[in-house]
Amino acid sequence: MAAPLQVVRPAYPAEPLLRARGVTLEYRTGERAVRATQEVDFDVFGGDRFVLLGPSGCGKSSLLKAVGGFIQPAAGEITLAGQRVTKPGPDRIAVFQEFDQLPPWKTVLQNVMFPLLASKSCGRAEAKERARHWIARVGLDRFENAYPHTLSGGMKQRVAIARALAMQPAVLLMDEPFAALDALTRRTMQEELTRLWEESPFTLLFVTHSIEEALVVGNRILLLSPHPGRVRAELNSHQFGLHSGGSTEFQDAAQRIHRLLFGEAPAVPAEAMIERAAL
Ligand SMILES: Nc1ncnc2c1ncn2[C@@H]1O[C@H](COP(=O)(O)OP(=O)(O)OP(=O)(O)O)[C@@H](O)[C@H]1O
Repeated sequence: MAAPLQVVRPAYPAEPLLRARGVTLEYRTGERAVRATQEVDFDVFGGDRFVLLGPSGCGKSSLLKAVGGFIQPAAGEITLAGQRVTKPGPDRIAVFQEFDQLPPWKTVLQNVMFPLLASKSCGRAEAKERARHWIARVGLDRFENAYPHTLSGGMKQRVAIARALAMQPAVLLMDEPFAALDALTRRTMQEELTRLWEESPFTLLFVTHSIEEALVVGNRILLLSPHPGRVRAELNSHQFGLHSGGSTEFQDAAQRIHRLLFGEAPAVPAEAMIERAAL
């Protein structure tokens, strides 16, 4: 019989690295306020590949922006290593979906070096060394001197990943980084990301609206309800990987998540949903 999707209450001994408590996010435009999320709680531990999963408009990107320090919660708080997040910082680096996130006038090497120099994380010689290391890690060593417009979408995303990891952030933030790629390249990039993590684990906060991608990339998944996003459930997905796609367990888990996200389940507090999910 297929193993049921486990519900997470991991026995982590340590304090979470990243903690969101009661995070309500709002956008104000004139008189109107759009509520993006409602009292969202989650904990991300060091080395987690934590996925925010939910339908379009449920506030996933807004949560990522709040963790990045680009927007402030209307209520609740986010802490990183015990410190309240109030502004952006070099300890949180983001990779976005858009291919134009790389300045086109800089070569691959210059692009990867740039944040290291701009943040004064290190001197020029070390920046160059670190950049070359990470460019090689994403398999682009032959393209150090290439300009972004000469690269494919997947290669540009690799540069963006190298640039982010070269900064050695406490948390790598990824907002649908592979969504604009064709299906085959998307799959390859999921593999590359997993390989990079396996070689030297980092902490990842990853936004997607693809259930399959969440199961492949994540070890823990936070399910958010439709707009405004509330926590529906939190699930453990570490048992799935790149090669689980066709398995019965994977298909069952995907269907179960679909039901949790879009089923008739009434909106109930997260803890209650977690208990339900354990059944
Ligand atoms: N700058 C903004 N000004 C006003 N409202 C915004 C702004 N950004 C997002 N919103 C609103 O906040 C809500 C959440 O948006 P957000 O982009 O965070 O959702 P999402 O889950 O990432 O969606 P998608 O998967 O489509 O990217 C939506 O209703 C959206 O219209």
